[in-house]
Amino acid sequence: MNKINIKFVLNLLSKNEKIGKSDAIEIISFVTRIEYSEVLFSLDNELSRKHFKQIIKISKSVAKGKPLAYILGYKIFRGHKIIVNKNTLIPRMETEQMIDFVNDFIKSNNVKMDILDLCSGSGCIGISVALENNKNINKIVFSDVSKKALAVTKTNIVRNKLSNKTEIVKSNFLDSLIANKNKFNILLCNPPYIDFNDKDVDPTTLKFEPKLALYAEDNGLFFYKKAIANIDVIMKTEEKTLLVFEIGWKQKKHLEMFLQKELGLKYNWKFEKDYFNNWRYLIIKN
Ligand SMILES: C[S@@+](CC[C@H](N)C(=O)[O-])C[C@H]1O[C@@H](n2cnc3c(N)ncnc32)[C@H](O)[C@@H]1O
Repeated sequence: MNKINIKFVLNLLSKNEKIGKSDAIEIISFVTRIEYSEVLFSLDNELSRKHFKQIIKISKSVAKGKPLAYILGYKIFRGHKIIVNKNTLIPRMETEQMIDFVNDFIKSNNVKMDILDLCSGSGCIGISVALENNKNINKIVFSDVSKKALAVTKTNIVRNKLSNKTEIVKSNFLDSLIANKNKFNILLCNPPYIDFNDKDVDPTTLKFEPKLALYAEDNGLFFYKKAIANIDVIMKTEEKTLLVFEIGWKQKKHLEMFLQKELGLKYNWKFEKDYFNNWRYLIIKN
């Protein structure tokens, strides 16, 4: 076999429209252990036969539709390596933006915060907040109903040496947290929010990702309504509080009606758009 370099492999993979450029770079980085950011500066690097075969094998699985994150066992989220498996949703780019709202809030309130990552899945939200705000955090609680997802959260906590300021609570949404009388300054939640009747769900998501992470009752609004109805119970309302929810892009109007009825003027709330110009976040403050 002739000598094969990274440039040749990138060209080869780019011929398959099912493999995006960032996936191709990620595959090469994974196999060769060259940092992702260094791959495009290493185009002349020669690949061993073994590495070339590995790259082709992974690429074939991606081309068949399997999400790359499940093949590699991780997803890069805000630059942090988050371990995932079939029991956790693959962290999404839209979710990354949630952490910006939190970081701003933490910086503008110079006190140690108690934080809840509710419906934590892989733990990508809470792990990022912990890594990016080391000093201003008292404790982060990760909570999910899925034992298998919480095992992945635990792996991510341990890998990032965050055990001393984190706790894991298995809970059916807020039930155990309320029963334990836990209260927080910040609540972050990307709950399941797809309506059971929604026919537009991405087929790859449906085939590979856990259903438990996707669907919610009440047209997908069940978890937002439950959290909003319990703000006074779960939040430290005598201190500064922040709640950030990721929402489905069609849900703003329905949530607005519910917020007006349920919260009135008691809390400030607003919606923010994601980078793709979709209404994606609900932010509530006291
Ligand atoms: C959309 S995923 C979000 C995962 C992660 N926070 C993220 O942003 O990638 C929703 C998560 O909610 C969890 N979940 C589903 N029903 C739940 C319930 N009744 N109580 C607590 N967690 C639940 C799922 O196991 C899943 O991990």
